[in-house]
Amino acid sequence: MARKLVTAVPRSVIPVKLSKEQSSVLEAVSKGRSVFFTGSAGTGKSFLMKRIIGTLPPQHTFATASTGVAACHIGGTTLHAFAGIGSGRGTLEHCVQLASRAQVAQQWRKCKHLVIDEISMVDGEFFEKLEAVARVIRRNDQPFGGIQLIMCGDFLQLPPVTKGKEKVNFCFQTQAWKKCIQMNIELTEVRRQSDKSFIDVLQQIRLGRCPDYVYTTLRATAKQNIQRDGILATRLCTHKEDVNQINEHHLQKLNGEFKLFTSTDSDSVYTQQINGMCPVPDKLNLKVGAQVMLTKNLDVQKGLVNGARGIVIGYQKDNDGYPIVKFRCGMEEEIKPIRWSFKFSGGNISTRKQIPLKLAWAISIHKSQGMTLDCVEISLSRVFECGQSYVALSRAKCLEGLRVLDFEKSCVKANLEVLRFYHKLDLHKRMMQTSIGDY
Ligand SMILES: Nc1ncnc2c1ncn2[C@@H]1O[C@H](COP(=O)(O)OP(=O)(O)OP(=O)(O)O)[C@@H](O)[C@H]1O
Repeated sequence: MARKLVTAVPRSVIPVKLSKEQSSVLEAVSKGRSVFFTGSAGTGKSFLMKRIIGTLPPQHTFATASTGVAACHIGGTTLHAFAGIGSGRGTLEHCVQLASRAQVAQQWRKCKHLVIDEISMVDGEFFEKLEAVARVIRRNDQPFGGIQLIMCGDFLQLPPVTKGKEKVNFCFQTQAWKKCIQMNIELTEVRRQSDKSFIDVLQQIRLGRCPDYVYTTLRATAKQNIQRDGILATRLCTHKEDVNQINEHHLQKLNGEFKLFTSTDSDSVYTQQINGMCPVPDKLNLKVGAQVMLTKNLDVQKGLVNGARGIVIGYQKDNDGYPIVKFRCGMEEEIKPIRWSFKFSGGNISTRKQIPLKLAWAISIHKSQGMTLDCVEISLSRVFECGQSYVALSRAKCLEGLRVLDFEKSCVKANLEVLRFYHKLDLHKRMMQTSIGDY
């Protein structure tokens, strides 16, 4: 049978129109307001953020995110790398000292627009330090030293990482937040899923609720057979140690030769750091039959998007023997290396060229934040974080692509302080009788 084989290279994508509510955020940003926009999973926050970044002057705009993966998604750097104050756990004097290093201070002074994606995972104390450091280094007494803040995230998803039994400290609880944020906007149209009843189930979980119909709906998915054409469901794991173990185990079990694809990193000094940010490892070991996931949008129209699931069916005979992958959407593609760029502390730029694939028998829920996934299997029995179940479940595009194992009502947890914060936002919006159209 003739193969539908085309070479996957990123093609120019027809720009997708922003929704009315997304456009209002863009407008507020263009007026120079410091904004926080939020919304459920899949309401297009990161999508909008990328658009916003494209409209801001590149020399004065710093795109950051709380995690390496999220930063990579918007073509930016981690907030920690930008700030240059280490973990931020030292005294304010120490943080100022660190930020006074020539290269770091230069960035702080150049910055007029600071973008922060996945703000829910930024620690409140760290945020307060940044606000003070910005004023001191920029010698400007305005909030955040006069920098316009453009932040987004959903506090009902993953919280900041804490050590042991430390209390979670959210950004919205800080004085710095109250001082800096001029506008809170909530996106309400879910874009990832289209099935209204599934969206409703997810909304209940997001708010920490699990009425009987939600319980029954999710329990029923356990029996679903969601594999198709040899492409299995990806297991979302609560603990990252399980991820490598599962992927390694399944790869070993496959018959056939290993084929190693090693990345070309522009500066090997950064290889370890890049591993923490880049969705693909420096060493990618594959076999025919390996379950893989695309980590970059190659062709949105054809469904070759970040998170698309497939299976390695062979290697190209000529050239460098790049892998050929059969995707769930039916396409068979030769996957060629692609380049990622990373900015490090002090503005150093490093690149990685690698095949945009990763093993996909399993991924961690933390790494899945921000992704849209084709077919997922989730075991929630070891959930340890508020919002963790919601993040996992909301990665699925539809109920038919989801299998939830050992689901219990106790897996559903939302943080009370966060619920109060969202309640207040909602109340404020109603009291002011504003709608998104008024912004
Ligand atoms: N205006 C739009 N038109 C068409 N598709 C859109 C639009 N906005 C967002 N999307 C699509 O909706 C999906 C979800 O968007 P995105 O990942 O940005 O949501 P998110 O709010 O950041 O989700 P999460 O909170 O889970 O990270 C993506 O596939 C994105 O391309």
